[in-house]
Amino acid sequence: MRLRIENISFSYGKDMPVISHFSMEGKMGDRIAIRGESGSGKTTIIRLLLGFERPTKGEIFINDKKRTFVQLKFLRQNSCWLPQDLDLGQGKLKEVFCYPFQFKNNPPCPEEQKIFSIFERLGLPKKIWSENFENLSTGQRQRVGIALCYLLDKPLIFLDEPTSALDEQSKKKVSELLFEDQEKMIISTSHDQWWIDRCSKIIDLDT
Ligand SMILES: Nc1ncnc2c1ncn2[C@@H]1O[C@H](COP(=O)(O)OP(=O)(O)OP(=O)(O)O)[C@@H](O)[C@H]1O
Repeated sequence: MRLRIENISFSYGKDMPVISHFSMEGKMGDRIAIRGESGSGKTTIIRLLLGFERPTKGEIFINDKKRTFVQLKFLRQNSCWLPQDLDLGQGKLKEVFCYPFQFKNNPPCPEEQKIFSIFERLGLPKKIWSENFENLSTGQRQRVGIALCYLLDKPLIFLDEPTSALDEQSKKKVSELLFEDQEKMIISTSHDQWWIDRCSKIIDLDT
């Protein structure tokens, strides 16, 4: 898959543009970090790519075709989006974890053993399976989201500040897991220099 944003601008309502004449490209194997100060529009770029917002100017291309409903459907079917604060609803982790697997075009929910092996790789204790998702720590919820992204096994992964609540040991585990398949395209937003240093392409919104 190839993505190209060409000279787009965007504003929420009649406000000043959040994004102005912005361009970027991504292909399989790219690990992209979009960095910039708080409010610079990092999340907005992901929302534009996923079609939750439409640019006021400029074009987005998916596989060199102008983004239409058909390409957007293809993009969404082949991607996974981990927002900053993942919400899986109320309930114990074991009751809510499989929710994203129920959507059309997603694989079936893996066996518990497989899920636990990924939890182990991410340093998540097995006991969280029986705890309420919303009671987990922010860093645990973040890693549960990473486990979901890994197990959904989509070629394109969008990550919004994936390491914001993690210590260095956990960050290392997360990057080892997510970068294992070097063919995937990862588009992340980040303030975290540790994460940015491990990405292959850096897009700076502040310059
Ligand atoms: N739904 C919305 N309606 C109006 N303004 C919005 C909306 N979402 C974001 N904004 C504004 O757009 C600007 C960019 O927001 P965005 O969330 O993309 O920034 P960001 O770089 O991801 O910030 P952070 O690092 O704090 O997460 C901000 O000024 C924000 O207040």
